[in-house]
Amino acid sequence: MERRKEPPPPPVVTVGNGNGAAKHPLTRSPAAIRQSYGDRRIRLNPNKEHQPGNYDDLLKSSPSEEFDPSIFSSLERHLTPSMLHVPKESKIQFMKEILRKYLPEGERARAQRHKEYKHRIISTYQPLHKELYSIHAATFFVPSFVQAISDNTEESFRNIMTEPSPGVYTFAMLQPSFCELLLAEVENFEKWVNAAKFKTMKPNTMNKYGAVLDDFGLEAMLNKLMEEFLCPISRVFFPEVGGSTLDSHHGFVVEYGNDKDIELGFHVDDSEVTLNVCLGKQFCGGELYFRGIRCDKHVNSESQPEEILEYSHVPGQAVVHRGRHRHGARPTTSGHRINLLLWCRSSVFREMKKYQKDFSSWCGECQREKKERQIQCVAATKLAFLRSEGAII
Ligand SMILES: O=C(O)CCC(=O)C(=O)O
Ligand SMILES: [Fe+2]
Repeated sequence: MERRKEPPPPPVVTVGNGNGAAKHPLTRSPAAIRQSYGDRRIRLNPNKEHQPGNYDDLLKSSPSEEFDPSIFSSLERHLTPSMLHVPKESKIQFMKEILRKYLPEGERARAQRHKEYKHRIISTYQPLHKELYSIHAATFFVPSFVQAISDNTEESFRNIMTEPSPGVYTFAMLQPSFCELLLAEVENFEKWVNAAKFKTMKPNTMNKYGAVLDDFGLEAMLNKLMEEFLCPISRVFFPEVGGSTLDSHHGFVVEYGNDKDIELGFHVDDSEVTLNVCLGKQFCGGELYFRGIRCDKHVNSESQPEEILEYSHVPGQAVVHRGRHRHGARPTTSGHRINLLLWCRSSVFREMKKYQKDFSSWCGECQREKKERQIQCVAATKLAFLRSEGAII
């Protein structure tokens, strides 16, 4: 059983200024700033009266800036009065020092390399269908799906869905014309990659064929898709795995066929909630198989008969499931199959999970073990009672 992850981005070179030293915008060391401005604390509660500055110029001078400018504006409200009056450059350095503590060095370097990698693509790649890069519900989605999201009730979702096995939901989602445009955009991107001899990242650690949509400009559109069209559903059906607090995603397409990946082994996704929609084209095989939801400890445990499901992909049709729902894809025996995947994550859920041991609210095996313990406990209590009554020795 594999846990699938995004592959690490390729290393990038630091552009130096010719004398062996890399250029660096930092003018004074953080220690020097601290020395002159003394107070390193931040306020627990924001100063709502303070009107924070704008940091968008950071992105203009360095497009792959480590942190989003909006985070500086938000954090500025937490600065102590003495820090509010220091030059902007010093404020930035101070806030960066705080923010950097939140991510281990290696992860930060990885995120920075990925940002630079994306910037290299987006600054050169010319999109084919610009209309794909921002959401337009009426042209992207089928009317029944748009209506269900706008009604936003469990009943409206259940009306358009089937649940062929507990925790797996399927429904008609994408318009055929949208699927065609997206397929053409992916093809155009792949052509550009080949012509430019650009080395791109694989969609994930198991699929070799496909493309990461986030990396060539579709990230904002997919984020909106997650926030406005998937969160309402996962809030209702997957609350116990962070379905109401999804806050990041990995969006990609996977491709199967004779000269591509043939099948996909048994795995769990690096996501809390996964959206998988078939885009086409024509193919035989490629069925998804599901085998129950499991936590890390029970990921290799046996499946129960009611957890077994085989699902055949239909273009435009979405499948939504927990990332921890064990699954795989059967061989695509002929034709060409391309699916859109959105792995949605919740940082809150991941943080809380570190402190938990019992996952019986979603892991099938934790649930089974808990029931078993309860049955044994009731039996032991009964036995003790009967003994105390002298009914048995
Ligand atoms: O090929 C498929 O439909 C399955 C893809 C999948 O499970 C994944 O990418 O996580
Ligand atoms: Fe998967």
